Amino acid sequence: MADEDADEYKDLLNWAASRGITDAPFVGDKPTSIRSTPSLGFSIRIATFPDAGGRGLAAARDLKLGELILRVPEKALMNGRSARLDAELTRALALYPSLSHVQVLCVHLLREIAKGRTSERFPYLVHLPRYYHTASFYSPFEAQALQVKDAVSMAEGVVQNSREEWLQARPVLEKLGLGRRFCTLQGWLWAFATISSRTLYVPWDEAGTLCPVGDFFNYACPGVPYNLPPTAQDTQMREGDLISEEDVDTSGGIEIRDRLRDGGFEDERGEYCFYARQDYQEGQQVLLCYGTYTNLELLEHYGFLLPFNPNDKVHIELPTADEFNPGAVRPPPEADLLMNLFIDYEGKPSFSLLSNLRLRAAPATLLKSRHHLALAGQQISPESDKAVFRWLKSKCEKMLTSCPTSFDVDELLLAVIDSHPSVAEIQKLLTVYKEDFLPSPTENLELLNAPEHLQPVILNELESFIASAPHTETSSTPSWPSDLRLERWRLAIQWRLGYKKIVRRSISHCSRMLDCD
Ligand SMILES: C[S@@+](CC[C@H](N)C(=O)[O-])C[C@H]1O[C@@H](n2cnc3c(N)ncnc32)[C@H](O)[C@@H]1O
Repeated sequence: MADEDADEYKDLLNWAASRGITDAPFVGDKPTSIRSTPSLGFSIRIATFPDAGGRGLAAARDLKLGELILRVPEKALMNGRSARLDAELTRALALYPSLSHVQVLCVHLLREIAKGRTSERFPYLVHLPRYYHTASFYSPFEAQALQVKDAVSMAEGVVQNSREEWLQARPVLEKLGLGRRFCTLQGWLWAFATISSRTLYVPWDEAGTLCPVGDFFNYACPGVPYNLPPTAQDTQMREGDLISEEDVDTSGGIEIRDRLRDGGFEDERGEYCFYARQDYQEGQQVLLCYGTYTNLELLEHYGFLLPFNPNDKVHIELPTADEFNPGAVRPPPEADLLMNLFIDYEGKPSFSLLSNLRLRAAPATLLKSRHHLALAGQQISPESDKAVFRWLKSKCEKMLTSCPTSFDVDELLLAVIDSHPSVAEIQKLLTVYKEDFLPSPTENLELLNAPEHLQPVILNELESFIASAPHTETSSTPSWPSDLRLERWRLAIQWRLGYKKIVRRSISHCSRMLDCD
């Protein structure tokens, strides 16, 4: 952890103090000393955590679970209500009543940004990230790099939807007379990603609210202790890691209302209040649980992945009705049993998946008298359970072989990207490789040292990446937009590797179930 340069955030902290944002606790019904400046430093402070979200908030002292650690008054928030305080914006929006809450908040944000220093929120806005890796920024190449059909469709769908939403909102942006660059698709995507990755739930606005300083909290997923190092988390599955019933999102989709659980808007105080979700020692990063997300959902909405995410899962399509017992007549499964068909982070089938497979695998002669067992999570017969795990194992093996690259290739690609972290360096590596130059001793050799049969596949993807970035410079000049594409491609590879890890765990789980009698 490194404390942020106090000067860099001086304006923000002064502005925050002037808006009543404070990390001082309440005593009884009254706030403790009202300080005009600074707004932070009693409970939390801004710091950088390179391995866990970058800029975030650190405990400024030892904090206890449940302690109130930050309060942000309504007048500092940015949402549909604050948009309505702007008469010109309200008049313009009234002409386009079909715009969604998210579109309204995007317009509100772009209008404020376009005001530059004259915006009264400038000290906050200037510290918003300049770029994001959320799915709406994915190019066709980056979407394809996810490899798995559902994931590719997700990315392509988000890109398509954001474009349509921009086209619908563009007339308002133009009517408001915002400068040209605030009316572009790129500008819109930036605003949309800001809202997707930074808003917190409020009951009166489906888009949520931007919450200065409160949006500096990085994410921890439910049920995972903060202190466990990521490497241990990834390899060690402990009893305490099992996902509790209440953590499982059964809605099948992510609602903005699920975003934040460790705080909320408190009407009686008229403030957004944040509470410590565990004890923290001074200096430790203070994290928030925005909700329960798979890694694909984190990538889509927030543009990052967790190395250890017990809420991650892989969807499994059920076999056709005839696949186990051709011709057997069986009752159609109940609708709610057809939801939540997945293998979990540990590689185990979900309750619904296992029940469905058991109902399909059992011989028709046993079904009538024993189908209640499958609905209660029990096997119908040892033989039909064997058929279930044989089917699931073979399904998972096919899922792996249907991916364009293997687990090993993905790992090697990540190693190549890590040692060549810019587009220019990857181009140089390809030149060295293709022209058979002797690499210099400092040249990293993941590609050259990779098993020979894997090299063409690695090379092919590296070349496709370079070809997909048409504006890539051939010089060694660092290229900002291209290097962002590299980071997004890296995330896509990391995601598909995580997917393959779960599928591999499922194969091992099935083998164990088939081995035990
Ligand atoms: C609400 S903001 C948190 C503050 C943010 N780091 C900043 O600098 O403003 C959410 C974003 O922070 C990053 N983030 C949050 N939690 C993270 C984590 N556990 N690991 C990696 N990135 C994280 C992601 O980029 C995410 O979109």
